[in-house]
Amino acid sequence: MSEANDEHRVHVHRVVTDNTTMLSKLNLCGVRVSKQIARVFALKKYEKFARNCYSTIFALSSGLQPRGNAIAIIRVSGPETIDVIDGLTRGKSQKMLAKTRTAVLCSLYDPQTNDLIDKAIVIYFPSASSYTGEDLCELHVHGSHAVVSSLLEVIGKFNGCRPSEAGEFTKRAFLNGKIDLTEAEGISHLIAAQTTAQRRNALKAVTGVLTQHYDNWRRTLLEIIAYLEANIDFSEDQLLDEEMLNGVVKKATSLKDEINTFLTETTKKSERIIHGLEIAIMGEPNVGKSSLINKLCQRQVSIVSPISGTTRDIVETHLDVGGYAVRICDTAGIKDLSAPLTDVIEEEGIKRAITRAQSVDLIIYVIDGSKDDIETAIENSQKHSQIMKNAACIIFVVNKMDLISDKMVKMWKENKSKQNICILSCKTSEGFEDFIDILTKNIDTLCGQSLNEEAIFSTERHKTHLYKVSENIESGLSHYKKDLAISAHYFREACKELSFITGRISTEDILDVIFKDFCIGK
Ligand SMILES: Nc1nc2c(c(=O)[nH]1)N(C=O)[C@@H](CNc1ccc(C(=O)N[C@@H](CCC(=O)O)C(=O)O)cc1)CN2
Ligand SMILES: Nc1nc2c(ncn2[C@@H]2O[C@H](COP(=O)(O)OP(=O)(O)OP(=O)(O)O)[C@@H](O)[C@H]2O)c(=O)[nH]1
Repeated sequence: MSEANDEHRVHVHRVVTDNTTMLSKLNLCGVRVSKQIARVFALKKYEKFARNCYSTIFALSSGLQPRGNAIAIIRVSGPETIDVIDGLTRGKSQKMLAKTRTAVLCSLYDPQTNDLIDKAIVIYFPSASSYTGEDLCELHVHGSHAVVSSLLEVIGKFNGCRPSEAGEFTKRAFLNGKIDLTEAEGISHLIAAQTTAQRRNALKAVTGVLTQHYDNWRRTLLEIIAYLEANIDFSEDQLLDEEMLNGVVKKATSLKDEINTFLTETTKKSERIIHGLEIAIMGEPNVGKSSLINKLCQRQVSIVSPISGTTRDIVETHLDVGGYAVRICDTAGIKDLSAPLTDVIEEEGIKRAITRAQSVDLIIYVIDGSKDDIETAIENSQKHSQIMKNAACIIFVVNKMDLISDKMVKMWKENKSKQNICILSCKTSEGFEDFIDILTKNIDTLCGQSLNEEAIFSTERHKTHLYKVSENIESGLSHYKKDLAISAHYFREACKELSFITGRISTEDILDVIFKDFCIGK
């Protein structure tokens, strides 16, 4: 969703709520009309033209496999919905009107040829209680290509009906005030969700948890603005209420801190859930990195061989670990970087491994337990610590446990509590379950799901606005001592940016807060 698009929606939303019904109908067809032109269109004599712009949309809302599906759902939304039902059911629309939001078995015909298209389940949602906020009907038909294409063709012949554009049902739901922008974004993420974490994350937006979160921040800003404005108006003949102003500053500072934490930590977690957490498997050559990625993916992603330096390029794959989307890669074994390398391809491989290590969230650092003792292994890994310093988390995996004496295994295990260490064997699978447990726990922390109740869904768009919110609060705070009016201006800007996120803008709310929360006589 582009920035320009959002602003356009906000603009349209505002126009829709501010002006006449006809104007809102004009805006619903997606064209930006100047207020002046809109007013002209709104005149009764142009009603017919306006009605044409305000079309009824239809689309297949369920998917359709090449060999068909058991059931397919076609949705129709807009003012002609009842006419479409009437035409398709040979005048049974009265029955549907009497049974709103109820599944009714109906035969659907082509009104021009009287040809029976299908026996379907039809549900009629009146505008007051539909997904889009317009009259809407769902036609649940047998999911064959023949039924679906015939029906779509027939609906397209009704007056004022046209196929919908991508996301247009949800766009109308937003324009009609059924959902806000974050809820609309949540719906699109919910549809795209492939993992449990992505589903839960998107649901936080769909269920309005996120809206509440932003609304709470907005309310705090409105309170601050109300207090400041009250003091601008009354400070000339009354003493400034220092205590109250200090309270406002405290409130604004803690809000700014909260938003900044949200921006640096919470949004990062949401990004990891949405785009997949990035993991790199690193370590010296021949320690078993490729064996580990293959074991994790349960297929031969990367070549395993006893020859040192087998993996040259980055080998990347996608995984679902404990309900989280993960992008994991195997990298070339890194050697002592101070020693000169003779093989140019291996050198390039190592360079790529290092670059990747600097951008991932989590590094799995593999050690050959049969070769090194604890001290040497840790010493060696520390040589690479500079490379790994950007990763939010490192897990050490001591591999080839099957080759280690019981005494050594005991020593490694005693060391285990001190670091994020797992001991396992890619060959025998011993210790692998514990490793998956530790890996999942670490991913849990990096994605913030341990804080289950926290609203964390966020997108780049939210971040852009939130940075501006934070900047404006900062400016508001730096001005409040010098000039209350300028300070209030910055807080209003912050509030406006926050309103862009949810797609609502209003000044009425500010007045509301003044009269509700502020007592002039005091
Ligand atoms: N058949 C079908 N299944 C579906 C949908 C749908 O549109 N049709 N949905 C589509 O996304 C999802 C469910 N979400 C929905 C959200 C709101 C409304 C709706 O009619 N809202 C009205 C009434 C609310 C109420 O009665 O509580 C409204 O908001 O006014 C319908 C479905 C998933 N399953
Ligand atoms: N005994 C035993 N051998 C293992 C184990 N894991 C890997 N190996 C062997 O160790 C050798 C190297 O394994 P790889 O997975 O190719 O190691 P790598 O770290 O990817 O190697 P490079 O590509 O050189 O960086 C192969 O011969 C594997 O069969 C293990 O748990 N036990």
